[in-house]
Amino acid sequence: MAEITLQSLAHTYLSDPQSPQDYAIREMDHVWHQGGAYALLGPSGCGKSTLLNIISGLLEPSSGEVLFDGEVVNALPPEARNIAQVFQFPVIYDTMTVYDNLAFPLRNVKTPEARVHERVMEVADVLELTAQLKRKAKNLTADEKQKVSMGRGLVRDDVSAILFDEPLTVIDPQLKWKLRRKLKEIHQRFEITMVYVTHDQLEASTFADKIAVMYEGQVVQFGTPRELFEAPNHTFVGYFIGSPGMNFFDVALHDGRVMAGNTALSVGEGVRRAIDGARSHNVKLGIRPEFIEVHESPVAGGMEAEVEHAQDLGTYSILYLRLGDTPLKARIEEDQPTPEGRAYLRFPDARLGLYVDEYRVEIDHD
Ligand SMILES: Nc1ncnc2c1ncn2[C@@H]1O[C@H](COP(=O)(O)OP(=O)(O)OP(=O)(O)O)[C@@H](O)[C@H]1O
Repeated sequence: MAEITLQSLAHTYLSDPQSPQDYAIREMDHVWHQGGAYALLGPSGCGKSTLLNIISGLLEPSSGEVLFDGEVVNALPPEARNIAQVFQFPVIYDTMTVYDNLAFPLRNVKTPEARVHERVMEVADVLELTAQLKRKAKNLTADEKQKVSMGRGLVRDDVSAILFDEPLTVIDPQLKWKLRRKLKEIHQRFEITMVYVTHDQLEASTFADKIAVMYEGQVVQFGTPRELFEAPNHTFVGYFIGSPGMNFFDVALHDGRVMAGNTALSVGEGVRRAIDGARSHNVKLGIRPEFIEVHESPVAGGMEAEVEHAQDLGTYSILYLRLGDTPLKARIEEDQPTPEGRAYLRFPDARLGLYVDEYRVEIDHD
């Protein structure tokens, strides 16, 4: 088991990279602590698989170092790194039985048969594969095959870490949920460092204690699901986490007033000061749809907005609004009245985020 440190790590698939865009991994430092349950979350093409393959040794980074417990492992081949990796599609031996498939990684490192049996039975039990142990892998369903593939990743308890690369893609949605819970259970039982790659925020937050959000080859935030929701560090995290994502809009000061387009915003003095202190013209305010206060009639400090339409999602609605030229979404709970035509909005100061060049900056509300 190991702590995995990535130091000044960068990777490009091009032989002559010219700009940061040419890098699948832009220079980064990151630590996965021993025993953590982590998710690596990001959209397609942001560099998740590249990063996993660098950790497991399938890919050599263009620059920087990978350390396991402080030791540089760049020169070590995958088999010497002691990493288990579970891929999107099952990697199993079709002609072997389920039992032999699960036993394979253990027999490969000359584990005594009694111990092999113990571990295979334990993992088969957790993954509910006990009844299938004697069957040939080729006769299994796609779901069962992927469970065997996961079992092969989980069966050794001496590995430095287990890396999962979108392991539930081929799994039926109902079983997906169950397997995620199982993985969490296995993590708690065996305390192995696990890194779980996904582009699905729900999958990430049900599995992981901490999520690394990747965007354009960089980890833009590493935090708990709650931290990512409440204080996204980068506008991308705001958009990507939450449903719908966070509202962002350009702001500027005119005659001392905070303006979004032609509309003066009613915000606190701390927000105004923070905008005044920004050292860029790329300044945005962000607020989650859940945190916009929506009123049917005028209220003190309320900003008048046009209601474009409401989308009823059962237990809540999403209200599509326009504040001057700025489109906004607000979430209305089912017990709350849904305004029609006009609405009056308040942005609680504590719920506003200020983003300069896409990164969050602190607002001093005192
Ligand atoms: N073997 C390769 N050769 C050249 N470019 C590659 C190669 N593999 C990946 N890339 C590029 O590197 C970038 C990162 O890809 P990567 O597969 O790591 O992203 P990802 O986040 O895992 O995406 P996905 O979720 O679609 O698998 C992309 O621009 C991709 O096109």
